[in-house]
Amino acid sequence: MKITKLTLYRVPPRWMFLKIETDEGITGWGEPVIEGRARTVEAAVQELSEYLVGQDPLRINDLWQVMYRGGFYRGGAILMSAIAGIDQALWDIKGKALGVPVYQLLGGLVRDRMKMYSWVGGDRPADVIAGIHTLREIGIHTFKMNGTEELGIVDSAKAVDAAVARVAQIRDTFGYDIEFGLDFHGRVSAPMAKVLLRELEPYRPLFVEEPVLAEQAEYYPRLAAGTAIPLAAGERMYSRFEFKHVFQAGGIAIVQPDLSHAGGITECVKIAAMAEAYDVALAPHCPLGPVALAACLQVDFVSHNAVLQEQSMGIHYNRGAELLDYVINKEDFQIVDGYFAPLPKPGLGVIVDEERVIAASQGVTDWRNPLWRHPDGSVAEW
Ligand SMILES: O=C(O)C(=O)C[C@@H](O)[C@H](O)CO
Ligand SMILES: [Mg+2]
Repeated sequence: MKITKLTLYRVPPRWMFLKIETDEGITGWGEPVIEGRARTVEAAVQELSEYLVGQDPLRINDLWQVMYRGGFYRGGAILMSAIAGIDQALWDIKGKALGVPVYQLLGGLVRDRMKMYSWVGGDRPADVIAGIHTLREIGIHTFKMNGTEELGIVDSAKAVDAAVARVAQIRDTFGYDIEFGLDFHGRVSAPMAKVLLRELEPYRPLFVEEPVLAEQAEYYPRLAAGTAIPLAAGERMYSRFEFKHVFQAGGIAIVQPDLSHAGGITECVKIAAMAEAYDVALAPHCPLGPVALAACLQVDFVSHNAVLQEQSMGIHYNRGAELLDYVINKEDFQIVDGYFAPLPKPGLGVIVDEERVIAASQGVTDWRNPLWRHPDGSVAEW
């Protein structure tokens, strides 16, 4: 079999789908994207295609190494997202060629269903109570929300109290009948993370995500030493070679590699195995589309330490399209009592509505995250 063509579709809300065609008529889909930098990743995929056209798509490991090592420079959000989407599509092709879901190619199921969670509240986490009520009605009991609005490197007790009050209100309303993670989203500096974690401790959130920016990873063990709240990170780390430092230093209880940013299935199953060796849980990051989610689920169902799966249905970023809008086999993505079942179809398990994708890609606008500024005019972490 030979790869014949790569086609990219930027689509609402902020996703990009990759279609890889072969000379035997089998097509694979991937989702190479960095939110807000789709065109940059598009260019990276186009450059990488020079290594791919004419090659055997079933030699995923060799193609991955060629893409990762062949260009001398490596790693980082753009290149690893481009490789990720290509890798997803290659696994999709391989599963379809052999007539089995990807998880069968990775040793088969380690569980019968995979727990998921939903976002509530938006960039400025308001209305979380109403959002939780709504989602509980459809059997979802695990949530994530932004832990705070923008915060100064050193900020006021009042700003801390506002973040804590929202969490206190959730516990007052729902007690421990629900669980939730708090995403600090990189908005919190190390000094303020220490304060916030102390004040949030009594409310026992399931985890605190990105307690500080990934470039401040040396603070993870220091922060972990001061709190019993499990710390989570990983969406802005892009390969085993970044995660290994986190495993060695300790402090992170849950790693959250993004299947569309951290090199794809080939890389993320290795990250998952490394995490297991350090007794670290896996909770793949996935605020993206259905192909990315399908890739996550393929890794979840073969990873003993997978504990939670993020998905973007109803997320505040999805303006103009929803997760299942581009999926033919919507029924396979049904959530039952807060869990996904293994995707039964061959390959990644998602049948992409190509007509819908092509139509949606016409005249698509480029998504950008908001640029936040502090009251003094300096740039704030979004
Ligand atoms: O889902 C999460 O955990 C996030 O932090 C969302 C963030 O990754 C945005 O997708 C960036 O545009
Ligand atoms: Mg996050």
